[in-house]
Amino acid sequence: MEGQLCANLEISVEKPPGTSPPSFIALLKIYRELLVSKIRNTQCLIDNLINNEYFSTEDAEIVVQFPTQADKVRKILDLVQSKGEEVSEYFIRVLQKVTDAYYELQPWLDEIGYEPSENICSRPVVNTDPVSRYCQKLRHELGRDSKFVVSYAQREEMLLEETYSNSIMEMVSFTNESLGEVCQLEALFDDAVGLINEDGETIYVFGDAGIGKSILLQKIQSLWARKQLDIGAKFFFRFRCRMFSCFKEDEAVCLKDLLFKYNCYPDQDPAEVFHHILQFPHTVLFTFDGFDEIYSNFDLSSVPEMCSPDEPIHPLVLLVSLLRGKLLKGSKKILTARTGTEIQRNIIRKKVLLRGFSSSNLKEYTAMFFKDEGQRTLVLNQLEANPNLCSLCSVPLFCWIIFKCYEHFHSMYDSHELPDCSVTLTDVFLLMVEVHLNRSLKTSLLKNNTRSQAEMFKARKETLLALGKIAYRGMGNSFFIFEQEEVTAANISEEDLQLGFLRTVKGYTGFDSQSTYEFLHLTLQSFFTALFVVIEERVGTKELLQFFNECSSTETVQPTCLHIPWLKKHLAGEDPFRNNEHFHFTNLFLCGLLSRSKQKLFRHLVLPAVIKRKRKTLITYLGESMKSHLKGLTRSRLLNYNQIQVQPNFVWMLRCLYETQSEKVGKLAAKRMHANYIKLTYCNAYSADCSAISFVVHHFQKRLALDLDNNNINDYGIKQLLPCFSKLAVIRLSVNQITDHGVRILYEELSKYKIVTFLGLYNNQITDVGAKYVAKLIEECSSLEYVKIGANKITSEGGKCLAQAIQKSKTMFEIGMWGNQVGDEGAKAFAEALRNHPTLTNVRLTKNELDDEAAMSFAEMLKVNKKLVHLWLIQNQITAKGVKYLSEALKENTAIKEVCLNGNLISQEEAKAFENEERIICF
Ligand SMILES: Nc1ncnc2c1ncn2[C@@H]1O[C@H](COP(=O)(O)OP(=O)(O)OP(=O)(O)O)[C@@H](O)[C@H]1O
Repeated sequence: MEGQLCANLEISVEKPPGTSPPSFIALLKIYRELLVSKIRNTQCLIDNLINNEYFSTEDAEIVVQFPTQADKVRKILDLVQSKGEEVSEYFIRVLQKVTDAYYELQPWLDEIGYEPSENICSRPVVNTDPVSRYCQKLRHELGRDSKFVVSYAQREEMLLEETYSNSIMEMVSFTNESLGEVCQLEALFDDAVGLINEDGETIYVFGDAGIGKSILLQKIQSLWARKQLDIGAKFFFRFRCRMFSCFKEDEAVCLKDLLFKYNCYPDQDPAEVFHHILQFPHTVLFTFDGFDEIYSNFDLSSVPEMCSPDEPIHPLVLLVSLLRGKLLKGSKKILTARTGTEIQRNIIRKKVLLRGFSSSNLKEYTAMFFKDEGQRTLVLNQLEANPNLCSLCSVPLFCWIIFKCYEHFHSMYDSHELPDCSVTLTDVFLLMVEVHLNRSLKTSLLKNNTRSQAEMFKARKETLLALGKIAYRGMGNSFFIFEQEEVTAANISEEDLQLGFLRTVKGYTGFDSQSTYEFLHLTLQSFFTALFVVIEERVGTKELLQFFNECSSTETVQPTCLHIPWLKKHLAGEDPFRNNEHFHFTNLFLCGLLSRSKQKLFRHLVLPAVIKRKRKTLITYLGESMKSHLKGLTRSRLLNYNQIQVQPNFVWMLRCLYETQSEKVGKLAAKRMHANYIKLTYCNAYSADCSAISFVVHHFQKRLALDLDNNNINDYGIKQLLPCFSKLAVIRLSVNQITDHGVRILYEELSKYKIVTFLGLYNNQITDVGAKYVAKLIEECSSLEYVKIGANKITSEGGKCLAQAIQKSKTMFEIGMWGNQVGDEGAKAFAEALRNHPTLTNVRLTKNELDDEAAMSFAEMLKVNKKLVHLWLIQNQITAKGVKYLSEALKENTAIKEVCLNGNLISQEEAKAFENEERIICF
């Protein structure tokens, strides 16, 4: 267009200053063909011309008779020009005001420098463009739909704005290494951060059950609807992946219908709106929630990779084509799934990991939830006293349930305390069910001071069974949506529905012809499934253990749970969409519900003999499967240690064992491990899992090494490890969420027993405050040899404390300080500490803002020191001058093997001067 513009401008319409204003008629003549090619929407022009009585209805009728858009524009131009200057100017004014419809002409308007006259400014312009109207409608509907977070029952909804709290969100690499925290949601779409594959188009958000993936999408939707998310998206289409399971194998839908029928339908000219979307895909944002929830028999390998935007085809094919960028290439897409869901790399652009609430997020959420200050303080105090509960609360869903239960009981009884002992997830869900049942009681019954969970469950046994039955049936087939007939067939009454365990869902059948239902949360369906298996007397051994078998059988075939058939060929007969996390949850609840402590609760629901039989079967099974699971683990023989390296599924095993609350089971697990070094790295363990770890580990008789590197453990998790510290000789907690508070607990505990030799705290959130606790530990604990505290937030102050403590230590062998900011002052202190150190051999001060002064201090130290072997000063600001000091010093030192200086301010040319000193490594 620009070329055309320039050519046209040569026939200048601008008049010299002082002469009469430009002729708009002339402008329309000169740019006639440009206008004809760029104006796609004539209706808006006609509407406005009629509104202002520039056009009569006959004029409009004449225009409409022309078959093509171009001819319509030509006719409008003819009519407008024939009506004179004012109408011609108004025509241009409409093009200027309705930017949405005529955005392609905005550069032209700039070029001609159009400024409306006073008279024309007073003339109203209304945007009747179907695309703009659709965008407005979409914003309105999405804004309305994202306003509330659906809670217990539809009648009690929470405003998203008063609920949503920030949580930990990290961009990660393909191998899940952190690439930095996401502080603003716009960053999700910003290529400057976290981009791992420029050919991929999908932003993949993942995290555990209830961690907040859906609510994050809701937040994004709400911000977009309020124009508070500046990412250039004009259209927003949201889908829940479980919807795709609702289509029959032979169903076919075209892209237009998928977009409009399942989201928001254009009131005018759907074809034009769709055409616009096809033309400008980069203005479209899709969200696909819960990829792990798709279940379908549809065979994707039978369809071609490419599909046309106009042709009806199975919706799963459309989904896949959109994700792969085969349809609407360039559109923005966010896909969520639970951790462990395998998505092939080539569709991923960025990976975002949700880690739940940090301790400060939890405080913010508590403040939001409990508006009353007194109540808030009470809850915070109770939480503080119960780290077990706090660690459960790092998962927002569990936190919400716990708070809701507290709120409910507090309002019903004069006071209510959060549980003060260990709480299992089964306890939390039982409490939730009780609250739902409790809420249905008539108000007159409400105010009393006693409550009996057992009574409540007994009174509603039939309801629980009915809900359990439908949950169980769905779970077996990975169905999470239920048709009205299924609900009726399961004997779920209207009154049962009112309890709010099931909620109605819209939008799965296109035009909402019939009600469909789903459980409030998938974990609740897992819970009801387990409840059914426990209280239905006819359930035999096979059914009882059915979901354990599901988990183990898929694992043997495909350890990563779900794989995507359209991207990787799958084995014949295997369900391609199967993710077994909901089975894991079912098993976990089964262990909890069959635990001895729940005996009382079930006494009135099932015959005690039946429960006993089921418990026995379960415990025997756990014992057996534990044995085979432990046998299959990788074992290594290390100096002083027998190491086992576990897989993420081991955490599920520990969780199940913990839910049983049986000391006998915990003890057996400890015994069967036949190891004293447990490597639980990259297992996606979160803080509450530390309760389960302690549950087993505290049974160990002797000293033990526990490696929890690369998990999601915060300070509350550290508190949960309290029963283990007396045994721990090696404790590795690198790449977790530990702050100074957690380090303080570590100091207090580890200094009591003084057996720790290795402390790994690399890549956490430790500042100088935490560094001081580590320093105290080094001073007080003569057993300590290795400390890894790199990639934290330690400055010269913390650096100095650590160095001084090391100076006093007679055992320290290695200190890792990579990626802190100790600077030259800190470096000086380290040099001083090293001068005559009897044991310290490895020092890593990579990336610590050190310059030549630091190099000089180390050079002086090296002249005296006789023990240091490796000194890493990589990626600092040391110049050739500093290197010279160091190389001179090495003449007097035979102990040291290497001084690594890669990534400093030394050129290849300068490095040649030190070529003879092989121990100086510059490149
Ligand atoms: N950031 C948050 N702020 C406030 N509440 C939250 C937040 N994240 C989650 N919640 C609470 O937890 C509930 C469950 O969250 P959500 O459904 O988003 O989890 P999810 O990760 O999608 O789980 P799943 O994988 O099981 O579907 C929400 O309804 C809300 O009450």
